[in-house]
Amino acid sequence: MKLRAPSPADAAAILRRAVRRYRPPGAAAMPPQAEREMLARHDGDVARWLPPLGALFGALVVLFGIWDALLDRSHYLLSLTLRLTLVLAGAPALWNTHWHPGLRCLLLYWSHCGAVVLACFVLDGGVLYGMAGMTACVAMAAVMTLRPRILLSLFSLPFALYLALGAWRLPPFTYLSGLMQYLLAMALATAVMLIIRSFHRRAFLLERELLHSARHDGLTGACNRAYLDQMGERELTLALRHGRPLAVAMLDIDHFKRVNDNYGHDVGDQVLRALARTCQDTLRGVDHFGRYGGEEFVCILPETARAEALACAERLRLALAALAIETPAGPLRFTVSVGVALASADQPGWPALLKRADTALYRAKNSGRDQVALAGA
Ligand SMILES: Nc1nc2c(ncn2[C@@H]2O[C@H](COP(=O)(O)OP(=O)(O)OP(=O)(O)O)[C@@H](O)[C@H]2O)c(=O)[nH]1
Repeated sequence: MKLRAPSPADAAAILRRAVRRYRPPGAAAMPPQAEREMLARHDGDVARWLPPLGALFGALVVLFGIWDALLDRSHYLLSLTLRLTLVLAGAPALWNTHWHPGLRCLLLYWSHCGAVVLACFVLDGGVLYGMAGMTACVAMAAVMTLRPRILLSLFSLPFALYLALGAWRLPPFTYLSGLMQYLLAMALATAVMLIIRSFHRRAFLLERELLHSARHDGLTGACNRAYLDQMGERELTLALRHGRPLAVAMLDIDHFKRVNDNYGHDVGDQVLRALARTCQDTLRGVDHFGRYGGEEFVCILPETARAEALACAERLRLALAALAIETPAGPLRFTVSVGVALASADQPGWPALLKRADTALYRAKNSGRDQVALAGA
């Protein structure tokens, strides 16, 4: 087999993959959606600090420029022009918090790259000054974005610039020491970013888990009563405000006590889990489904008028009647009764809507169970 040396592109890809996949020991794996949410929240938190940081950055660069010009008047005009260019390019990048974080970092960074080139021609040892500014930008980008990819992208052309311009303008020892300092700063910035990222991930996952258990029922995984009430209030307010239809279906298992008594509570729990799974699979993504009490479940159906609500309730009833739960005593089938109520401006309020669905449910029970009843029909 022929071995081939990896190209610079291969090496960069390997490095990128390693950084992206790096997870400190003990850190939990994170689904991509959660990762995006975490980064968006981080961006929002950071964005609050950027305008004052932008102002400080601009003020410092100008102040140091004036200080420099006072110390050495020979090239003060060039030095001030250089610094003003930096402020004009860098400060807006920090100030405009609605810009994408990657764009802000790149703008800040590439304005410093320009500074390296300019400084190289204007000042003796200017490459080193430019490098110091770029190192500060890398550190800032690391904390600002928490994205390894952006950090790595900053380590491309500027580094090559330093290698070329430094070799041309700097004495060998200064050149090598500057190079070492830059590499060290890059490694430190990467390490700090990975550490902060791992803290963020842990806190984010923990918060998500807590929020999930506060909103969901432990047995079935469906929404719990508190969360359903919250969703119901919200959907009802929206529906009435925009004159859109909204329906609520309340389901109750028929003779569930017998299931428990005849097969045991474990099988009863199995029935509740199967019911929740089937309802969630049958309903649309925009609907809300949850467990309201022992064997009572509620579906909130936004944008659903009378005919569709009845069809949906009937579909649920049939899907559940077709289920067969495997038990040691053979397959177990069960039925549900459903009460449906439609939102109405005459009787506003989530509790009133739920009460009407409950009354319809009891009418379905009293009429022989295994059927759908509509409130007020
Ligand atoms: N296995 C299990 N059973 C539960 C749970 N929560 C409530 N139950 C049972 O659900 C049954 C509810 O019984 P009832 O209110 O008499 O209703 P039913 O037997 O379904 O009768 P109808 O609703 O009138 O058709 C009780 O036996 C409760 O113990 C649970 O989490 N797991």
